[in-house]
Amino acid sequence: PARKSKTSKDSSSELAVCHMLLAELEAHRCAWPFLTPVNHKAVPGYKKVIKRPMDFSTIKEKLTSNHYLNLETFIADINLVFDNCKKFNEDQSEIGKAGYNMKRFFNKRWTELLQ
Ligand SMILES: Oc1ccc2c(c1)N[C@H](O)CC2
Repeated sequence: PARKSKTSKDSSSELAVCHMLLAELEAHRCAWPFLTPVNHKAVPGYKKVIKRPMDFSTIKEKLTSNHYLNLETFIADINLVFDNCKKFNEDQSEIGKAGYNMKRFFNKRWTELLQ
């Protein structure tokens, strides 16, 4: 069967799910390293190593200003937060462990809500 083109209803409910998902991420006990942009002036090496910084407050701003064209671009920014974390932090560091926990939580929730 031909793939149905997405209706505006589908994308507005997807948008509501993105807001809900982001709120759950921000409320998670392990969210603290990811809530606001890293101050790259205060963290040696961060600006050079992390080419595309991303954090939950920036994602919320982009979501509320209709920057995301579709679900995939929203999920890509969420995963960028965790990929940056994995790149910059040791796996067993506090922040490295927080990133791993948040990634597992996000993958579980978006598949429950959107697949
Ligand atoms: O020791 C530190 C100090 C600052 C940061 C990190 C580790 N990791 C974060 O990913 C970026 C900010």
